[in-house]
Amino acid sequence: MGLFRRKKQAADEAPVQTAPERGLPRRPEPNLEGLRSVEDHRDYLLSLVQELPAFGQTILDAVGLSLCEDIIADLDLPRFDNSAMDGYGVHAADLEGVSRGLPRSLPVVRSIAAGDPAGPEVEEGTVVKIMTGAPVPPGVDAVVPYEHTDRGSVTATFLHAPAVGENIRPAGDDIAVGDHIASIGDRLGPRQVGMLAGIGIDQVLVRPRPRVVVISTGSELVQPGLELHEGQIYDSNSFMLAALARSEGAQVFRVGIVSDDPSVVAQTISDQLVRADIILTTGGVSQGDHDVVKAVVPRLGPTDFCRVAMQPGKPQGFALIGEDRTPVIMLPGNPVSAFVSFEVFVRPVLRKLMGVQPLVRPVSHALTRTIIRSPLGKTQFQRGVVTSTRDGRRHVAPMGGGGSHKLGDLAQANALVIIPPEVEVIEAGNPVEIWMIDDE
Ligand SMILES: Nc1nc2c(c(=O)[nH]1)N[C@H]1C(S)=C(S)[C@@H](COP(=O)(O)OP(=O)(O)OC[C@H]3O[C@@H](n4cnc5c(N)ncnc54)[C@H](O)[C@@H]3O)O[C@H]1N2
Ligand code: MOO
Repeated sequence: MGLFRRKKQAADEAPVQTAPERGLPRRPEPNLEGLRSVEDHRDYLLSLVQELPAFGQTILDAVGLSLCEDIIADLDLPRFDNSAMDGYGVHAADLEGVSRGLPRSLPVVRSIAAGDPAGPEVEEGTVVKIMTGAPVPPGVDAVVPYEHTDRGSVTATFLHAPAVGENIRPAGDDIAVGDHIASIGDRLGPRQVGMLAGIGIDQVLVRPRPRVVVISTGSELVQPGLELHEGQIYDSNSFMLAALARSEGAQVFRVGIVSDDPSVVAQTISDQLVRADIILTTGGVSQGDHDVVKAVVPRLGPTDFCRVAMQPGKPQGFALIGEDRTPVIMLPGNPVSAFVSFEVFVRPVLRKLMGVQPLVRPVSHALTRTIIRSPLGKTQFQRGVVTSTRDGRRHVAPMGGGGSHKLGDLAQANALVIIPPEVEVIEAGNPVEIWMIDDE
């Protein structure tokens, strides 16, 4: 069904949005086996997408987004000298030598609550009641908490001699006017949002959440919750990819399942252009008789299908379609292949759109518990479970073998073990490169 009620078109008609004239830039050279390296393919995709234009956003909606402006404080925090305790504002000199054994009483001239103005100077030999957060009036140079007094209202008896400055939070002590408090490229989190609100900033310039459309192709697929018939399976990819994109900060539109009918695939993809900064598809990119994505997308715009020297995730596709040259990343249908492809290619692309660094997950290390064998000439991304021992060393137990259909294993793994293309065997106990993947 056409999402925006556009007329349906037959497979052999021109698509709704026709392919623009411009093609794709020169593709990276494959190796002798016809495979493109992981790095070449990732760099190529990254070169074909641009950061989304910055826009003003309220601070709460900017959580997870990347700042496009430097923020210089134009307000002190604390804004004024204020009390850190509920108690009495005093002249420290008036209480010199005071202790529990040598108390002293002083007249209380007024009370200042948080939100009150500080009021006139407090004369020597007198005190004010003052609450936490209330402004410290002129003359007061220390605050004695109630616990060290008799809590009197007309006169108060003091059992403690404060030092000058005790329990006073000075203006600008935390953030001072002119301080550079956030920088272009910073990803805002709850703490930064709290700080911005604290100095009165309600809107910031950020890169928006990319609008990510997720489509699963395959006539065998059924929406979870519905009845399965013979030969059918549930669509897991669109849910997993939607969840992954959302966890990276994207605004996700999960279209779900599209059958292997070329006209429906073409129509659905075209219909989604109106709300997509990027489209993700899974399935239909290998050699099958019904690999519809491979057949249809080149009609919508310049397309690059290639085989990447990796396992899983070998067949990959990319296109720029429609008037806006919207990027389409076409991932293989096997669920683990789709997951690994997201981590290797899609996450960095989303981070580029969002202006977030680093584009690629940082690599860390763990000692493999078992021997690892890997096909020469391909980067292998193997699922693994990482655990830490008491001495702080991390160990990884590889799992799942080569099965790129094994969703159960994938769900249990908390890491991907990365085995470079030139490595065939890693003996147990040796360090391996890993990506921790349990931070989604
Ligand atoms: N003759 C060859 N066959 C295959 C090759 C090859 O080089 N030559 N490559 C294999 C590799 S590697 C992969 S990966 C897959 C990729 O195939 P497609 O991208 O065309 O995906 P499909 O054929 O549509 O599906 C593959 C597999 O995944 C299941 N699937 C698909 N979509 C979903 C979904 N949304 N949720 C859950 N499972 C899904 C589908 O039923 C198939 O079992 O091709 C190999 N074949
Ligand atoms: O590349 Mo496929 O992704 O190996 O299963």
